[in-house]
Amino acid sequence: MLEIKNLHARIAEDGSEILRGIDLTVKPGEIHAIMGPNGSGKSTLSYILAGKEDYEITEGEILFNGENLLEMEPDERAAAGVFLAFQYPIEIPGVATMEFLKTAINAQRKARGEDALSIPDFMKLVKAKSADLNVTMDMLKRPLNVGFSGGEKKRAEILQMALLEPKLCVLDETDSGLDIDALRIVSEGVNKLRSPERSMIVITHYQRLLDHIVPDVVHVLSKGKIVKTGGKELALELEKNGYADYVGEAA
Ligand SMILES: Nc1ncnc2c1ncn2[C@@H]1O[C@H](COP(=O)(O)OP(=O)(O)OP(=O)(O)O)[C@@H](O)[C@H]1O
Repeated sequence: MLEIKNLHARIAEDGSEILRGIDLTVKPGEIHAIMGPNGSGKSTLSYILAGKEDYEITEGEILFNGENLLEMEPDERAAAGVFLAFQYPIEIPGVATMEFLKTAINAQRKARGEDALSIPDFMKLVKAKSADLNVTMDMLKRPLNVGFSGGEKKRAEILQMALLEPKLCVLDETDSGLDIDALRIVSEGVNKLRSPERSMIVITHYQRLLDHIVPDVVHVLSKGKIVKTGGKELALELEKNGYADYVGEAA
């Protein structure tokens, strides 16, 4: 599904190197958690997967189902099935959430050579998925993310993900800002999307998310490199002991 090989990346504007040789293989159906100290490059990796422009790849490659992801435009990546749930979802004033979702789904369907969903079919789908995620009709009528609380923004991100049914879901700190009930609702929404054909990369600081979304593999990213890989028990160990045992190794 996803193969990242020796990925080095720097910030285009000032040339500072953030990723310093990432190797990561995610097979279909797997959930990989990425943990690591602040500033270690976790969000940078997710932005690079989604195709954000601020970064320059200086070495290495990313293959998505055998295709060179780095040569694809962000919309081509989305059409191919890559979805990033942002750490800080952006506000889009003037575009109702419902309209945004319809446009996003139909753009993907068009890219895949499928017909646009009829309005009744879209409404049926959006109502069912919104109910699962406790997203109200009132939220769907409002401009995307404008005036949404932190938790509402995260639920709206996962609603987009549930509707678009991506092949690779990248969740960047989806748990931040969620209250206890919202964490459970969002995790249930994510777990419903688990399938043998779909992979996920879950970036988080906290073991508690991984109690709900149980990963197959946990990685520690430090100073732009993966310095430790283990099973779900690694997250428990990190929660107990912090990163001190691993962060020195990336220096
Ligand atoms: N566009 C940018 N311009 C300037 N600096 C950037 C940019 N993107 C990332 N950085 C810097 O790169 C480093 C890695 O940032 P990144 O957001 O990837 O870390 P992170 O591991 O996700 O951190 P956190 O856990 O705090 O969210 C940080 O020092 C950050 O300030």
